[in-house]
Amino acid sequence: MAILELKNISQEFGGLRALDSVNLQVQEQDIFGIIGPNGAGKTTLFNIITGIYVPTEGNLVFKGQQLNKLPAYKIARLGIGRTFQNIRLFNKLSVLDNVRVGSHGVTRSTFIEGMLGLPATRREERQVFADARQLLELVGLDHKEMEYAENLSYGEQRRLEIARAMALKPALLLLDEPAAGMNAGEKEDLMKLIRLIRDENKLTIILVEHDMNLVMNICERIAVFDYGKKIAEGTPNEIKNNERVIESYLGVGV
Ligand SMILES: Nc1ncnc2c1ncn2[C@@H]1O[C@H](COP(=O)(O)OP(=O)(O)OP(=O)(O)O)[C@@H](O)[C@H]1O
Repeated sequence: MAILELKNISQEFGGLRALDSVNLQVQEQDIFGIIGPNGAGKTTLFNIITGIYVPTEGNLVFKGQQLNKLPAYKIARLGIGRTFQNIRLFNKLSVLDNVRVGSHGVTRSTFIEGMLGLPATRREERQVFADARQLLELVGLDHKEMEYAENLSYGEQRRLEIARAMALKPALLLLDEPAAGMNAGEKEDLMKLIRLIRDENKLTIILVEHDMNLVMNICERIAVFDYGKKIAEGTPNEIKNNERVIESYLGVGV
């Protein structure tokens, strides 16, 4: 079943058509890759899915519900989490607190209830700590929970961003260039982590990535964008052998 459907989505910035009549269906529990040259519209697509932009045209359906015009925080609460191309952590907060902050879209207690220390609120807080620690274990950062985020290596910061996005308990997780700046070893670990997250949490992952080895290895399906248009979609093998994709993006010898 499709968890996410984009129907004829277009996005214009002034005279520039950053996305042009895009149709896309992402099936539940797939790892779905989005690739294409710089400026193809990949991040714009993520910004539309997460409600940062309202598309100029078209409809967006998540789990059967139309998302258009919902503000970003409501879309997040419906179960769409994301990481960003440029890491956006709270540098002066601990690793653990960065994840706890991420869960605040799904907790029920208000600030005042928190101040009063009501039993239900204390129970919820304990749960938030336990969940955050579990996520840190999942991404292999449990031994660093009291470190400042700024003291982590680049690869660790990227993994912390994933843990924070997971704190919202998303059904759909969007990863914007998760391997950017990572060395070969870190990329190997990341591939394992992405598969593990999908398998353990039964969620759907869409990732934008320039690293073709990673994309071809972990994605079940891939869509290719160029100048705002989806120019191809298929399995990694179909994409590797697609003439148009080779010509406009992959080049020879992939
Ligand atoms: N807020 C904006 N205002 C004006 N133009 C924008 C805006 N956001 C994106 N664009 C333009 O839309 C086009 C698509 O940009 P986008 O960032 O989505 O590409 P991308 O495929 O993610 O590229 P990259 O791989 O470099 O991250 C580009 O020409 C970009 O300059």
